[in-house]
Amino acid sequence: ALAFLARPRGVRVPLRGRHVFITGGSSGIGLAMATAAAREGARVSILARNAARLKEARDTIRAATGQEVGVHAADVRDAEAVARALAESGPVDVLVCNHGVFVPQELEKQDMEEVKWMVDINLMGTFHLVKAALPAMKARTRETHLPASIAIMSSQAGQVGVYGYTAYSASKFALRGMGEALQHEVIASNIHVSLIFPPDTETPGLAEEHKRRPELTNIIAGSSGRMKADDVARKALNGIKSGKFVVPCNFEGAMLAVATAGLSPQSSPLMAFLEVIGAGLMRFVAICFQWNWFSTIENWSYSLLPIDYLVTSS
Ligand SMILES: NC(=O)C1=CN([C@@H]2O[C@H](COP(=O)(O)OP(=O)(O)OC[C@H]3O[C@@H](n4cnc5c(N)ncnc54)[C@H](OP(=O)(O)O)[C@@H]3O)[C@@H](O)[C@H]2O)C=CC1
Ligand SMILES: CCCCCCCCCCCCCCCC(=O)[C@@H](N)CO
Repeated sequence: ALAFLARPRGVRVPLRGRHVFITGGSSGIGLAMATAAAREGARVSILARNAARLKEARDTIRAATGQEVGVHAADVRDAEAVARALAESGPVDVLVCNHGVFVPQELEKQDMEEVKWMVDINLMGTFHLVKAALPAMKARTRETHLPASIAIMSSQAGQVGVYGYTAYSASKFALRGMGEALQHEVIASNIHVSLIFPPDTETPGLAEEHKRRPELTNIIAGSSGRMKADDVARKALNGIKSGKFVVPCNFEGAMLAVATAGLSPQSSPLMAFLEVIGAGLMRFVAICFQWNWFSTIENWSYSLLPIDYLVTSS
């Protein structure tokens, strides 16, 4: 029954000879994806703010693959700059919205400026990109009769709320809502949305994040194994090529995908079967993880109470 029911239908999204546009392509996961896509024979464009880092990335990719990469300096918060970059680069076949910022902090201690900054870049920036790229992408799929892709970089913190990530998790959960609705709207144009959910990944961004990350965030995020940017990039590109809606990156990610399947599109009958069968079991595993996290948080806050309070209250 699931083989008949699973929707949207599975596709292959080829990369060779196609235009892949990657935001945040100058660093970390984006740079790894740009390099891998260039190696597969795609025409790659990358966008980020810092022009010097973009040029460095272009040289790195040229050295690794012999391919020339288009670079565009723009801030995703600037809708006009994004539209200009996309117009310059030409119609896109695979749009990878990978740019992102993350500064973990308890909400009570975090400035609202910083909260807005994360939402503006991670969420609104993705809106700007999709709005600007979509008309030409649709025209292109009509012309080439090949499926196209819009890939959005979420995070495992976009599948489960994590201590220290109120703003970041909100921005990454929001991308899922956007992606589910968008898939309905673009399927008739043969455009396939992929949401990618990596765990902690070794990148310049993560090194920066660690300077400020609360210990409880470290502990909870440590429940999922840490990955290398190249491995996340490979998983992401394979997910995009097979038109997968939810793209997990490691074993914990596969469990999270089943636990949070909800009403998301599913083109693979096999995955649909695992979700149906695994739902109850993965809910149980999820409750065990939450038990463990809440125990850790409880012990942590207990250990921070003044000693005289502990003595008198016992
Ligand atoms: N590393 C990790 O542990 C994980 C990362 N992710 C997600 O993966 C994505 C990439 O992360 P990672 O590789 O670690 O990040 P990095 O910090 O290493 O790189 C971020 C990239 O995004 C660009 N960028 C940031 N802000 C903007 C902006 N306003 N406009 C345009 N470009 C921008 C940066 O360039 P510049 O600063 O020059 O603009 C850079 O190219 C993010 O969305 C992140 O949330 C998800 C799970 C885990
Ligand atoms: C059903 C069973 C589930 C079992 C596994 C649960 C593990 C969840 C761990 C959450 C990790 C969040 C890491 C976010 C990384 C990130 O996005 C930052 N580094 C910023 O980039």
